[in-house]
Amino acid sequence: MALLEIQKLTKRFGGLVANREISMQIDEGEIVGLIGPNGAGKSTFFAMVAGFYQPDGGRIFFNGEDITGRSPEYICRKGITRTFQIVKPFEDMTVLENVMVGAFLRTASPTRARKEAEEVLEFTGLANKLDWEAKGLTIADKKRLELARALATKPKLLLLDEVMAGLTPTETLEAVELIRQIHKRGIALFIVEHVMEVVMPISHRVVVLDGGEKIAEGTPEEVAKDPRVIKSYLGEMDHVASG
Ligand SMILES: Nc1ncnc2c1ncn2[C@@H]1O[C@H](COP(=O)(O)OP(=O)(O)OP(=O)(O)O)[C@@H](O)[C@H]1O
Repeated sequence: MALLEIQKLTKRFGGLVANREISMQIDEGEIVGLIGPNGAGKSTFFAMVAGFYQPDGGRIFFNGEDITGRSPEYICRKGITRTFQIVKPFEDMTVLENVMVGAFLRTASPTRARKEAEEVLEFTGLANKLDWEAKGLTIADKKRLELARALATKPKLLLLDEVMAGLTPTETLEAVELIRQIHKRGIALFIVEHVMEVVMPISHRVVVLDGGEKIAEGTPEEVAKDPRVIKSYLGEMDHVASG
């Protein structure tokens, strides 16, 4: 049985079909990349899996349970946690407090939550900034904090929405290494990335969206050779070059 099984997921915004009958699955411990040009529907798809948007059609199963239309809190408690493309720490709280918020999903004990938060902060390389206010962190550290807070909820599946966006090449390499370490902890990862070069080397499998539809799926090597994928990305590169 797949960890996450998605059947024909559809989302409309008025007349626009942002996701059209997208099916896919993620197995336990797998790293799956979700790529596609701007407006392809990646964030919308994520938002439905995490319970932030209600689908207009289709079903989502997690560990065999139908979680379609459930609240983000319910889905998080079941073991799916997402990060946001635009990082959203509690700016006036300390780094430690931010991560304790995640840990409180699984424990009511402040002592326990603190211990777990400290462990996660050690793992994510933020242990020396425990008492910093979140607003004082660099973008790269805010992204680490976002990851730490998500990890503190003890997910089985982590949805990462463009965690590398806005990072320098060195910070990107560090983020990739952190993702590898997260995977080693047995957590499955579903990664949205705009930049193909980042997601291809770490993903076991890649799903490609374009215009709200799934246009390809396979190993990174298979997908990179797919004519439809090349075409959609060439269009994107023209766009980037001209923009
Ligand atoms: N809340 C919304 N209301 C109306 N239209 C929306 C909404 N969210 C997304 N859309 C539209 O749905 C389409 C898919 O958007 P989405 O953000 O899912 O794409 P994306 O692949 O994540 O893009 P990007 O790489 O730019 O983040 C776009 O045409 C977008 O304008």
